[in-house]
Amino acid sequence: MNQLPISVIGSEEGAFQDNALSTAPTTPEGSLTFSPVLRAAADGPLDIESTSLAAQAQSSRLMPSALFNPSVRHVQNICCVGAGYVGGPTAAVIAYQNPHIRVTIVDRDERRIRRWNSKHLPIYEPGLGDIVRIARDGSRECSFLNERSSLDTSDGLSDATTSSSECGSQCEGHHEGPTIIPARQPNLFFSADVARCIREADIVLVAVNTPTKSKGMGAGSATDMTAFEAVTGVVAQHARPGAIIVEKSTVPCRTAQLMAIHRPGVHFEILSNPEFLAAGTAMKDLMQPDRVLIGSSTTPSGRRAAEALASVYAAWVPRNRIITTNVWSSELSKLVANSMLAQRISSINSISAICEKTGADVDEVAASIGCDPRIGEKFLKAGIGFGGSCFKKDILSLVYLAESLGLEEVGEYWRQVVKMNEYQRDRFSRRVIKCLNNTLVGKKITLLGYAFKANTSDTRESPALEIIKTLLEEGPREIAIFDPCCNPVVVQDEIKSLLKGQVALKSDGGPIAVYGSAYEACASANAVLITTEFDEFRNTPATLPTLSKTAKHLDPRPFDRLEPSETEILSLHKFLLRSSPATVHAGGDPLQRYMTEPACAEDCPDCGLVKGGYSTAGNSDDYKPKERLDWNKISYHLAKPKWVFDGKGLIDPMVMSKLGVRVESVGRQGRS
Ligand SMILES: NC(=O)C1=CN([C@@H]2O[C@H](COP(=O)(O)OP(=O)(O)OC[C@H]3O[C@@H](n4cnc5c(N)ncnc54)[C@H](O)[C@@H]3O)[C@@H](O)[C@H]2O)C=CC1
Ligand SMILES: O=C(O)[C@H]1O[C@H](OP(=O)(O)OP(=O)(O)OC[C@H]2O[C@@H](n3ccc(=O)[nH]c3=O)[C@H](O)[C@@H]2O)[C@H](O)[C@@H](O)[C@@H]1O
Repeated sequence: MNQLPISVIGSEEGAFQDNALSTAPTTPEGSLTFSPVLRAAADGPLDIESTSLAAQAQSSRLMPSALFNPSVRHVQNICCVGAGYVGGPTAAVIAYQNPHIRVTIVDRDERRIRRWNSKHLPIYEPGLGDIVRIARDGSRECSFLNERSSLDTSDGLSDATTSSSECGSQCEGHHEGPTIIPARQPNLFFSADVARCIREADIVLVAVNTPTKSKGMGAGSATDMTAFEAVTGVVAQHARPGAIIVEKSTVPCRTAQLMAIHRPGVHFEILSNPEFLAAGTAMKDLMQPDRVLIGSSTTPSGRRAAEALASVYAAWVPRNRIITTNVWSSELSKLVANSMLAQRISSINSISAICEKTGADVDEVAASIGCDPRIGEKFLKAGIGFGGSCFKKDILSLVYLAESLGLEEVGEYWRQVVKMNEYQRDRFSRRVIKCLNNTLVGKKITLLGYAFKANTSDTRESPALEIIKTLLEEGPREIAIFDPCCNPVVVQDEIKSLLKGQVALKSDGGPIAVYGSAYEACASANAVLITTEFDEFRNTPATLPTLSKTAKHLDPRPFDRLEPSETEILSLHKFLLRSSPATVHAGGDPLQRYMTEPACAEDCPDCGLVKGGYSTAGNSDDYKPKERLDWNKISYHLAKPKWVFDGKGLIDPMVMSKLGVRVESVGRQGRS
């Protein structure tokens, strides 16, 4: 493997220092920069690196476009510290799209690493398993006909056989006949040996948790930088001179400056590269990001570091979506993005309270205002308030920043977004209790949904848990929980640790029971609460897959190139999965590309769970959206009077009233 050019130790110009010209542009050609300083620099001469890139690229399967750009700096080894919801998927996609780069994800949590190295990935994200299998395990050589499948011309949904194409003018110039995808070597690794992997890396991504401080100065709003600082300590000790350090974690503005990595005589460039993925859509967000934001210092060395990181993303992200700014703008942009999104939710939730008192319908209001392109339709769904590990903590971090800058009014303005969120959630719990005659004693309450949002098993800061705490105080006979995506065993363990000190679980003599079936959870309930927006919980029929040929359903073939990109291969993989009966492609491998997954040890605890009938989050065989609930069946078995409290706007109350069920919905007038 080629070695990186050796940096000049002790120089202020450490990052990827070699024969680089000091005027190298930060901003990759064609990308956006919002920094006047960087914009001015973008006109400077290019920085040419003479490495055996071409030879290396020849031996790898893909030749990312970035490799053809002689100005791009050469990255061979990336280490991502933190194998969580951000570090795992992000680094996996980087590895998938850059087969010539060795990517190692490290974590101090050995259990997490064991699961990443197994078929039981530690987190559930739709599509993550497909990416990990190729990058971590390597792939076999396979081939396909570079022609559109015959039935794609009818509905694109029922068969994947190929025939002479009818692609007509669209396909002019494409390569016909079989396309061979060569075998691929593994380039994604997981390890608990943090120091060693940092030592080997050209780029170190830091993606550790940055929660809110729970004690000491700034408790309740400032960011707890303990984990981040611990990693910077290891980096200072072990990283090779010239390595680029990247803040992937969400951190307070000016962290890069305050956390400057100290090793006497050695300079490390620190970049900010915040992540904007959302749980449940992480793979799509990573594969087709709206933007990749890179903040760097405005020194020549800072700009070269930004260029090196941009070259990694440029393997699959169009250059005009890679945005460069100064470090502080980048750090602050992440906090502001989350705060503004959360602010929209709090705004519409505040309006939902008015709707409940007036007879206006919040969904109608949201749809009406959302038609105005200046407002837009997204993030206007009223509910029980936002959850998740980041919105609250990032707003509070912004509040702390404002307050510590003496901007009390600014801090108070943003704090109100969090207050409104809590008000909304508590209002919902109070409404339930009030409708049930102000007492839950002897009653069974069922919660449908425990994750903080749909299509994820992530339960951090889930509004459901706070609602459970409030309900518990009313002494109910039972609080039943069902979530289609969360493992019941994991939920029970989590509740036990979150409610420590209380006798909470049924198994310990408490009222909380976690079910693997919605019907069992709802049987004889006095009220059903919908607390996560899973489509399964809707009481209207699922819309049939559209037969119109949206781009999503079209066969992506024929490809223009002899060697299609990984993104193109993935789109073909998905098309074949969608269009073929499951039996034909057992194992979810229509291209027959996968290697056998790593075998588990005899005593693998996750295999034990699977044998016990529970899914372990992670691979593509796990959670799949299930059929809609049969509300006829549920309502039949509810205790009278039959109540449903819709915290997520999923239920049509008219349909329910025919079943004799009273519905109270957020943002609609009810009986309370
Ligand atoms: N979860 C999400 O959807 C998003 C999170 N973020 C940000 O990304 C960062 C990471 O978030 P998550 O991935 O959700 O956190 P996480 O808690 O899932 O993962 C963090 C990982 O870092 C590891 N870690 C902590 N200290 C370590 C150390 N000293 N050495 C090695 N490993 C260490 C932990 O064991 C854990 O596995 C946070 O700053 C968060 O605000 C940003 C965008 C989206
Ligand atoms: O920094 C982060 O962690 C991430 O936070 C959010 O992503 P996430 O929290 O995973 O999910 P969202 O889709 O934003 O939903 C957050 C919460 O808001 C709620 N929500 C969302 C949208 C809406 O209209 N109404 C509403 O109540 C959801 O139910 C959920 O509880 C942002 O959307 C991401 O861009 C960001 O990277």
